[in-house]
Amino acid sequence: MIGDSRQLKIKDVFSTSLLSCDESTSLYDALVKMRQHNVSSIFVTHRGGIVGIWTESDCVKLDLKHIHLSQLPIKQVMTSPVHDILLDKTLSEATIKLHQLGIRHLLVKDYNNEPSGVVSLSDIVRNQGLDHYLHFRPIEDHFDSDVSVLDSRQCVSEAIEVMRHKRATAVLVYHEQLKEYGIITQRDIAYAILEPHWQQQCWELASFPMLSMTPDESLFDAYRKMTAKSIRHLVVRDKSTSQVVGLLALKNVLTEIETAYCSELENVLAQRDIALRKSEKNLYLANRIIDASLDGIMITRSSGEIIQINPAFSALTGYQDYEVIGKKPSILSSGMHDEDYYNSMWAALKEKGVWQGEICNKKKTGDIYVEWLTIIEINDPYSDEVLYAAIFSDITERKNAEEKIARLAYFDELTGLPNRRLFYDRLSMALASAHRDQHKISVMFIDLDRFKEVNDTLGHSAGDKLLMQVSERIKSILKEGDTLARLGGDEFVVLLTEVADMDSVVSFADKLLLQFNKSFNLGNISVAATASLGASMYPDDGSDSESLLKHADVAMYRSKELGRNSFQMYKASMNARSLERLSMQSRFQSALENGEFELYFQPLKCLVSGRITSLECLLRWHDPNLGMISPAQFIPLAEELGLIVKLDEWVIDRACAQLAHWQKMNIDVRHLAINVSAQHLTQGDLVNSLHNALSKYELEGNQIELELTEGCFISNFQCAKDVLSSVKKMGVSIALDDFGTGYSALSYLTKLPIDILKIDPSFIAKIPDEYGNSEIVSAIVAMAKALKLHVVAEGVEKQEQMRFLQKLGCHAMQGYLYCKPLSQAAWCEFYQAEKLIS
Ligand SMILES: Nc1nc2c(ncn2[C@@H]2O[C@@H]3COP(=O)(O)O[C@H]4[C@@H](O)[C@H](n5cnc6c(=O)[nH]c(N)nc65)O[C@@H]4COP(=O)(O)O[C@H]3[C@H]2O)c(=O)[nH]1
Repeated sequence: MIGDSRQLKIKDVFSTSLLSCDESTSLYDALVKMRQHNVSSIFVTHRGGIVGIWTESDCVKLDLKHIHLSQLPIKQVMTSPVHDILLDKTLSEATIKLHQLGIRHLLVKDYNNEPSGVVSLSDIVRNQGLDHYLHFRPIEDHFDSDVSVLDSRQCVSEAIEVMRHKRATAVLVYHEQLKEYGIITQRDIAYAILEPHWQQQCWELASFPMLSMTPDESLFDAYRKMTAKSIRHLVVRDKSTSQVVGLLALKNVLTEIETAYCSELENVLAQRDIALRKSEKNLYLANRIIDASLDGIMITRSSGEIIQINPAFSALTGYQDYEVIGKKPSILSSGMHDEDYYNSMWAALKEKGVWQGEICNKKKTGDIYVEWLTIIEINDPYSDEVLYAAIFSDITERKNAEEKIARLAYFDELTGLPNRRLFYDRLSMALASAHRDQHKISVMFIDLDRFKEVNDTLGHSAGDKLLMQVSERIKSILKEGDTLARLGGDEFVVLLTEVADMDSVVSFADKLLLQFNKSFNLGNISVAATASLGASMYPDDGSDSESLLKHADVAMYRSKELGRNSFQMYKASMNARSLERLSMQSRFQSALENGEFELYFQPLKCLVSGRITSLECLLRWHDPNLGMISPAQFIPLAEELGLIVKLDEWVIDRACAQLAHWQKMNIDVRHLAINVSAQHLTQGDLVNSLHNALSKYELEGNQIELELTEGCFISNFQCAKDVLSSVKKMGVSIALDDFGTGYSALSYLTKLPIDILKIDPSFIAKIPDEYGNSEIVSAIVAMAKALKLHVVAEGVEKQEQMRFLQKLGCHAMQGYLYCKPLSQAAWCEFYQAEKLIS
């Protein structure tokens, strides 16, 4: 009940009849006024302002024997100061105030702080609907059993005396003859003293007959009876004897209600305090959580006005609280969503009280970001207000990552070209349409020549640059509808969707090869690159994606075999070669054990003395089915299959065995040159292999030369340097093979323990010519001599080349002009013949 009515305000219950008199008014006049207006109190004013109050109950405090009411100014007996309350205060607040001050009346002031009425505790209690408190309470616990009973013939002044003495609000008067009880109350006294002959017999002033009740009856019935009859007292009679045992005053009933009401109110307030403390704690926790949240949080009114944000909001949007509080969330609008978007958001919010989704918003910087937003409707339990909490996180990075993943699924990250998957999709679509419309399409494989060298010598970022530039150049010659894709590494593939015949494919290939005519600028250095191309056509070379790609690949390999930088159209015969290649791979593994490898030897001739300076070991593979296989074919294969170290070790062992054997036969080979693969420097134990072979065949280290290419030093320079230093300590010489084809050889010449420089045959083959190759050779020879290196020219096939090299002062030559690589037996014959000549 209290819960329901405690929100009633003073304005709902107070009495507007505000009776007042000036402080100089005599108590007599004031009492007359009170009686005229039938009220129990009067306010006392001074210069228009209320300064005190006088109530009926103050009447019995008066010593009527010694005072004259008409001469007594009310100012002297009034109670002061007067406590007041504003009319918009609640009954609970008024009750607390009355209780704290121990008074029963409060002056009610209006919004302008002007007196506008009075409210008594009774007014408040009556309006609390607290009747239920009285139901179960019997009169017996609440009536006044110590009531004074006066004889009907006693004087009223005696009654006043008794009341003042006992602080009673009434006394009973008994009439002996009538056997009747009457009552005199404070109010009766207040009005009686106005009369000149008020000192009469009590019975004259008493009211009778009196209503009576028994002690077991309820206070509620007593209260009802009194309010119905507008009386303030009842006599209480014993149920069996009907003897008067006491007096029940309305005041007792009201006090009971007031006490119950106040204690309940205290209870409610205590609970409210607990709830308040709890909610304060919850609020504190909620604010801490909001502040600590990594998600941005914004709380708005239903009008959209922002009332709270958290630090993450500022971090994510760039707006501080003073910049957004009081503003609308539209401050973040990116303008990227139309009205329908927001309408459906609000519809969902209204229906379910929550909305979630992605939304593009704008930061203070103007940057657009994507956020994952949750909006929750919050109904404030203490008001009708609806609030909205927007909780969001910036998912721009996640979105970008998702897009990137989606892109990576179909596009090559480096070049941005379609990847293998997308290419297959496009190829199968192109095939379907070619089949339907009966037209031809072509697939062209593109593989960069010696790309690995660019990567190894110049580093991966240079390799990446080359791939990007190559892709740009090829893209520039594509027609609309054609697709260029990167399948991985240096492998590209083109899908030509509209090819009339083979000639159009060939002319595209020519155009493509032309793109490689100009060198590629890789930052500090510009390099020349070439590509090997192979193409197949639908429907001639295959009717499905797989066979078309396989055949284009076979054709591309054929281009490589034919010397690179060229184009081959697929022919059925190529398949046989590719099968050969496959079988070679499987055959290779067992070739070592089956003794299918053999060492050939090619002598190097001194260009001054004409004598043999050394002998290079060159490996040969005699496959029983395929015949002789060139090392140019199987060495890269052995490297690919991880067999090269094993093969090199076999060569070192055999070469040393051979040298030891010749020594015994008096065949004078001063130096034996052995080729070593780049992988051997980093993966195998070259020093150990050499050491074992030298000691096994009792050879000196200075009888051996190791031939290495630049690639050996690129991948792991320090490791290569350490290995070569150890090798050098054994007395072994180091030759740098194929010099001039690499990219940065010059720096190695000074940093590594190199003794011999072998000029690549490609330079020698073009001597003499008018394009500057002779100058390159001249420069290499001059530089090598300046560095005190031994220079050897490889691939010398012509007399004029030899003469040219002699003139330059090149130390030695190797080539068909002098001698082709020979088998062991053939070399022995050659040696003997040479010996005879010399
Ligand atoms: N056109 C022409 N060619 C000439 C002439 N004179 C010599 N040649 C060839 O030039 C190559 C010289 O060997 P390389 O530069 O070390 O180049 C070698 C070497 O790098 C590698 N190789 C050969 N044997 C071995 C080996 O036992 N182990 C390793 N790791 N690599 C080897 O295979 C490459 C090719 O060897 P081959 O085919 O034997 O080819 C040999 C040789 O037969 C000439 O006047 N004209």
